[in-house]
Amino acid sequence: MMPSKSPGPGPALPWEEGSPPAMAGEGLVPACSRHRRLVEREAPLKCPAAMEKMQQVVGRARAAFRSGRSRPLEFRIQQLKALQRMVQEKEKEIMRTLKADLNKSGPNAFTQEILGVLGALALTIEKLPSWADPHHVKKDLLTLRDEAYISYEPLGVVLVIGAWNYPFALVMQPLIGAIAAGNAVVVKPSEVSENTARLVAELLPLYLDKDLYAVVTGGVPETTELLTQRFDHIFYTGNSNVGRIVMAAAAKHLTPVTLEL
Ligand SMILES: NC(=O)C1=CN([C@@H]2O[C@H](COP(=O)(O)OP(=O)(O)OC[C@H]3O[C@@H](n4cnc5c(N)ncnc54)[C@H](O)[C@@H]3O)[C@@H](O)[C@H]2O)C=CC1
Ligand SMILES: CCCCCCCCCCCCC/C=C/C(=O)O
Repeated sequence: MMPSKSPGPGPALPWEEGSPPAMAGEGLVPACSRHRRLVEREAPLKCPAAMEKMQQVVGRARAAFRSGRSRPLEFRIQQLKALQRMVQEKEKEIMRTLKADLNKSGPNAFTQEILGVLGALALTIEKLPSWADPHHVKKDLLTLRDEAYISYEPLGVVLVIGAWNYPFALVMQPLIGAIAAGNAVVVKPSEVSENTARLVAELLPLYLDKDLYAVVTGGVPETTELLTQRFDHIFYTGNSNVGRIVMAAAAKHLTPVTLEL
């Protein structure tokens, strides 16, 4: 249920504190500033230092994945609970960056970016034990004397690339799924919503395993460099043209992709 505004004096609702009253056009990016940011985007550059940085980030995540510590169900639930605590404790900061980036505030921002993410976390924490359980399957003549079941395995290192319009939810939702499935994750929030991207990069290491779950900030050059690395799955949200770039880069490593276009 969506919370409604309190009728009289009392504790401020999350979106009321520190935010000015709702304005016409709220939640929309001013066309001129978005346009300017797009035009200002740098062209992809080959930079040895950037390449080395991306190799290090992905290498660290892969080494942490290979240590096996992301696999136990208890660890995954503990990390999801830490993420839940992060969203609850840092709700006001998240709301502030949404306001700064997109002029998005009030129940609109709170429902889409905070409640949506908390809802996904609560559902995943509750259901994960049953989702992760091996599923027994019917036997046939060939498997009659066997134990036949489907067991779910993590893929490895997952890259999550987010878009500007739901800058927090669009990286958090895939991150929740990837952690739940026992993967290491590299998160690349959209540089267009730069304040939210910076906040995600600051907060995740304070709450989650730093080696397993990394954040890379930056724009086209950084993402281009990141995409030269081998991932085991790439989850991208954004426009179809960049979707093609992501899919082509993934194809070089035969990496499966999920494209939310
Ligand atoms: N199906 C869904 O659930 C959703 C779909 N969308 C789609 O996404 C659109 C918004 O996305 P964009 O404007 O593309 O967001 P955007 O400009 O933030 O770009 C998305 C990501 O692609 C990266 N990127 C941009 N150019 C790149 C390049 N040349 N090479 C590699 N990476 C690059 C950016 O760094 C960013 O992280 C919406 O209009 C909608 O069509 C958005 C939200 C949800
Ligand atoms: C308990 C309240 C749940 C509300 C869930 C709302 C979750 C919204 C998450 C972001 C949705 C992105 C939609 C995509 C837009 C696009 O295509 O641009």
